Amino acid sequence: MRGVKLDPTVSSIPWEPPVNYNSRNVEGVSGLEKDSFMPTLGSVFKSKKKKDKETTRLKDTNGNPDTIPEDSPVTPSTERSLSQSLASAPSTATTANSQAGGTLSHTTTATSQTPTSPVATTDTKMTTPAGADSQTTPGHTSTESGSQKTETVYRATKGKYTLSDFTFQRTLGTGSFGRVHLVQSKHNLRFYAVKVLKKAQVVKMKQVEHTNDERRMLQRVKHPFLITLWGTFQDSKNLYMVMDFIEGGELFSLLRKSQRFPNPVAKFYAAEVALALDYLHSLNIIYRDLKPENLLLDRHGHLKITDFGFAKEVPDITWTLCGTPDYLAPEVVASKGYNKSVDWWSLGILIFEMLCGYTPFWDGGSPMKIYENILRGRVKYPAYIHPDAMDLLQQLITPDLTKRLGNLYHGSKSVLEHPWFAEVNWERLLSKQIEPPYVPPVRGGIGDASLFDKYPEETEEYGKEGPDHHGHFFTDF
Ligand SMILES: Nc1ncnc2c1ncn2[C@@H]1O[C@H](COP(=O)(O)OP(=O)(O)OP(=O)(O)O)[C@@H](O)[C@H]1O
Repeated sequence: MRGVKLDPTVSSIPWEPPVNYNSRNVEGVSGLEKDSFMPTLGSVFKSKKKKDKETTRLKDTNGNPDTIPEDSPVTPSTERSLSQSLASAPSTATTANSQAGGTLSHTTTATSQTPTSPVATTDTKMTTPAGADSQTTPGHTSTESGSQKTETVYRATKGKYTLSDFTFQRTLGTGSFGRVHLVQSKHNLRFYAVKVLKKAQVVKMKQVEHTNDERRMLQRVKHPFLITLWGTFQDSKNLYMVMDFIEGGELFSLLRKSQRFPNPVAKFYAAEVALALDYLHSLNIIYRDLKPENLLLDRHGHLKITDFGFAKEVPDITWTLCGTPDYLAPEVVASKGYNKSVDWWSLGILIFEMLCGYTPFWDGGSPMKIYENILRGRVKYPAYIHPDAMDLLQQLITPDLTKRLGNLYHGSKSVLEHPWFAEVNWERLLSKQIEPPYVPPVRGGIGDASLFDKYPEETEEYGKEGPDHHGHFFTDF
């Protein structure tokens, strides 16, 4: 049972009583087949990805109060400084405004791990570091996207490490087929996150293609707001993916603590996500699993998108039914062919959720209810949503693909140039020169995982020798 740690003071604020809200991830294929309008062809879901993430979702029934709780980690007091900072350079002042354990709107000087290969310095087999500092292969390509020059990078990831390169520590999160561990490199003593997937489980859940896609997509991407994959390896039972450890926890936890974000705070996170989507789409990659659970905060408060389990290279259209019910676009629900436009729909859902504290089509019922609501397409916008934000949301959360922003002639440019984002200086944002609205209270220096929930640890030892029945499915690891 995963419990989001709610701030103990939250209950004293004037909000609707918490509604018990379970994870919005789908139950798996069988859950979908129950409903006649749901397609079964090609339905591939990870089984309830965070099924044990029992959490509290605040649903507005009579209109939410316009106030953000004072004890929220992102209070309205940050609004002015943030909207100023979205356009300008961060001040060098470091006036700590610490609330609810986090530090708001100040320039951080925290020392942080710069991206470094786990065995870059001492291990000769790793003299070419992967990830953010990696070199591109001679065959790389460049394209201009909405606001960014993108490069297709192909990093070598296969078999780069072994289990003995790392000391495994606690679990940071669990998924349908495995878990993510905090690990320490025995070579440079830095901390990383290693995703461990059980091969048998991946095969059983028919996720071989998605898992190989995840590795391949992560291998290709290189962007400030996307997680870096350093390398992969496998043993007889498990697959391992070595990533940067992102210390600040999930945006999901921050949002639940805050209930909802002030307009400029939501705008900051939405803008970083929009840049990441713009980049992915320039590589013809659809992400397909946008939601606050997959957005991690680095120690400075910038976003990193993780979990590329549904990311796929799709030059034109695809039909695979996958994602998370609340975030599915109607064309996915209706089993039509779809393209990158589904990510822009999901961005709309994400912005709505950040501004309101709940998703627009959720009604406390089953995923089927959510699908019905999505297909019905009626969205109730609370009065406190800024008019510009509402205009953007109406153009993102539209079933009409000829009208959906991001899917029109100018592509992602039309999203980035929308009036809600008017004050965003995209170049500065991309180079992380805009100060984030919230600095996670990462204590204890590097390797501090206190912002992550606790999980029961794996009981089965990693690296055991034995027959490898599934290795042939994962030859690229
Ligand atoms: N690089 C990272 N740094 C810190 N924590 C991470 C990192 N990657 C993942 N996590 C944590 O682990 C959790 C599970 O990761 P992820 O969603 O990638 O796993 P998964 O097995 O693909 O799950 P699912 O079945 O939901 O797809 C995340 O929600 C996050 O809390």
